[in-house]
Amino acid sequence: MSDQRTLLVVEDDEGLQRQLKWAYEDYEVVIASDRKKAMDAVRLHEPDVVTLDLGLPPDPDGTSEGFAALEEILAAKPDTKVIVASGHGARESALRAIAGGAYDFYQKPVDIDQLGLIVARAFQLHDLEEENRRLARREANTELGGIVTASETMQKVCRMIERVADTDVSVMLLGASGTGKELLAKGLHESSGRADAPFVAINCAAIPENLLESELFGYEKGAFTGAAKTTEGKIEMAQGGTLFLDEVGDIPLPLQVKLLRFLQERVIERIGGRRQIPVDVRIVCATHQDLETMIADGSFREDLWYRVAEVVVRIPALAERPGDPVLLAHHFMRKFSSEMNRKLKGFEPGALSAIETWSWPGNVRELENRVKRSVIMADGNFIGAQDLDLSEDHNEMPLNLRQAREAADRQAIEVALARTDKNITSTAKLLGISRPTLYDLLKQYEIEV
Ligand SMILES: Nc1ncnc2c1ncn2[C@@H]1O[C@H](COP(=O)(O)OP(=O)(O)OP(=O)(O)O)[C@@H](O)[C@H]1O
Repeated sequence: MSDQRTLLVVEDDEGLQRQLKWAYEDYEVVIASDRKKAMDAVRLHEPDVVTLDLGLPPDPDGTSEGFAALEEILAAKPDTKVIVASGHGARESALRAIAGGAYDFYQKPVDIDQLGLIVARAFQLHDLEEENRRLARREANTELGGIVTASETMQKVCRMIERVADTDVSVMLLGASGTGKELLAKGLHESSGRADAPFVAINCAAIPENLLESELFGYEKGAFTGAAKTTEGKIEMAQGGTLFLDEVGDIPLPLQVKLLRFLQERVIERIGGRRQIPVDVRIVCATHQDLETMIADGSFREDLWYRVAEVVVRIPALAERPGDPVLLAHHFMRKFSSEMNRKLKGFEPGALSAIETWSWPGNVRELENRVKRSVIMADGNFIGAQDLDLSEDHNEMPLNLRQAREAADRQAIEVALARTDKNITSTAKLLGISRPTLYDLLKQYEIEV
């Protein structure tokens, strides 16, 4: 008995109640004779399919109780398939019921066989929709802000961010480059009460030190040579919303003082300006650097740390999220295939094992880039390890010396970026070149940081 599906019959006519109860041997038929009893039964039995007579007491000749019941059932359990009984000539109410979310209707007097078919189809459709929902949930595995993950640690990170989203506490996201810090910061913003206001991100490491102050605080016309017109800084642009300071560890000390003052007083002065402008922003920061060591050696202010890190969230590297590389590879393959109009079906087994075993020093960004390139490169329907550039075979002859040099440059830059977690100053140092030269090369090779 227990594995039978429950069919809720909402009907006040006792004769019909009996008839319907015995007609459906395949289901456990639960009867309710008015709206209140119907709702009690919905809560108790959670039926997937309900047949509903619109004429219920205390309005057995009208439809008011029936429509109210329909609304309440769908509000309580939106996936319920409600089949509405329409009295003689009451086609209009039947159509109104469909418009109100009912699945189907049947004409009274009841034709048991016909109703039986409608009920069976309703159960089938319900199951199909449920299966689709389940697949979509598993398929997408998407968390806050479009984070794709199957990893428990990462899901905990998302839960934690959701929990603090609606408060105004400052959040510090700690994690290596490409682990999804910006995506999480955006997710936090979108789940917060500030979602309708701007989300403004600034990568403090990507902006030359001398420009960072004006980027953050803005400037008045004529404040310095080249200040042709008054310009708002990123802090002001984020008014009412969220300011995301990426690579906050790269902010030079004098600017840290200025930022701290803003966080204490919540007013800014543009460079060259005298007016104090109140700004209400929520601060989210991120860094791949070890700020505790920086605080100890005096290169990051402790008082600023306490302002910007009321809640600290540590984001695991991709290699520490079992299952995620393959899950994300599929996600990016679908995304890029549809963007580029390519009909790829998946990955070759060799590619999947290469994805699983690769150490992913550049984390999700590296995976995203490799899959993007592979979607362009793949010859057939499936992506191979070579398309991902994850195969051992690197013996191909370059076209000419220039191409060989370019490839070597590019590889050296990418390795240095990965090793320094994309810190521009350290990358330039590691490569023995100046910051401006590195910027030129990044531009020339179209390497994103
Ligand atoms: N879990 C994820 N699901 C889907 N896409 C992701 C996920 N994590 C990261 N991405 C994508 O990977 C790329 C890199 O992520 P993001 O820019 O958020 O990383 P980051 O940690 O802020 O990097 P950086 O420190 O270098 O700025 C983005 O295109 C982002 O959309």
